[in-house]
Amino acid sequence: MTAQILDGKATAAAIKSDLTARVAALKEKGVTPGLGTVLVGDDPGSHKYVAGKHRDCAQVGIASIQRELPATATQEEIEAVVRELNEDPACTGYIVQLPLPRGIDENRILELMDPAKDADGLHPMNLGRLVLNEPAPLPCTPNGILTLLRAHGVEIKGAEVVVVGRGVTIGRPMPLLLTRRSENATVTQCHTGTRDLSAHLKRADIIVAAAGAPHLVRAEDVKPGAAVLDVGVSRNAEGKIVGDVHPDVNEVAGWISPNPGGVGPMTRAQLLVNVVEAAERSVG
Ligand SMILES: Nc1nc2c(c(=O)[nH]1)N[C@@H](CN(C=O)c1ccc(C(=O)N[C@@H](CCC(=O)O)C(=O)O)cc1)CN2
Repeated sequence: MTAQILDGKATAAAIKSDLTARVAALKEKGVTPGLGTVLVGDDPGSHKYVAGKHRDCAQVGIASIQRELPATATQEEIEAVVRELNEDPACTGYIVQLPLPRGIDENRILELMDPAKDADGLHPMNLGRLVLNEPAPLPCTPNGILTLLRAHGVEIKGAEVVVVGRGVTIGRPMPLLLTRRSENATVTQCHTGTRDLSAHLKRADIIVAAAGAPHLVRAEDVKPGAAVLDVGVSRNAEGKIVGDVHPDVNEVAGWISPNPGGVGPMTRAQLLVNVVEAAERSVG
């Protein structure tokens, strides 16, 4: 068996095409959505991701507001930029690119953001709303994964899902989305402290591998026909992406997300969705 591809590039392109029309309609009402980004330091990956976000904005007609600080920026300097974007009427929503350099209190920065402008859905108030089942901007990668599965007709309802990872952008929020009544999946969350990861993986209909551990998920761990989402981004000596999923999984899985070309483009598309929805809310 060779797995079918969960094509993030094509699915993201369809979302962006829909958003282009919605942005045009907003502009006719005098509203131009604007995405702000706060990028601190020299991490090449972060620079690439933020550049991609602004390229996407240009494609759909969203205005870009870019703030860059050096790796030596202090907590106070970053907080000043966050306060500025909170007040900027041209900025519909913004993100602080993570991770921030060592020594910066990331949670304090996230808490300082205006929750109404939180385009990542990572403000504690918005994560709390997700826990309470209240409307909120949804974290981009987990929501992108759900959209990707739905777009390819993968059954989520009743599925046994194993999420590997417990980071704030994916691992923590992913089970919250999957266990909403609208999804009704059953979720097991695994992490570096899980005793027998293989035993959990073998039972999964859907695997979300977001541990950042190269080739952690092996073919022998995967139930034939399962859907496998590779979210891990490690780099080899040549700088090429090495995912959390071993290439041999292609021969066992029913569905697989390529990496690159799977979850990454969906993360970016969902960010645009959050910005456009915030702008639409502002006009009622
Ligand atoms: N504030 C945030 N920080 C981070 C998030 C996030 O959602 N919000 N997620 C990740 C990084 N990320 C978005 O910021 C991101 C990662 C990957 C991609 C992407 O399009 N990847 C491409 C490959 C690009 C390459 O070659 O390196 C793909 O998968 O096809 C977009 C966004 C951590 N930080």
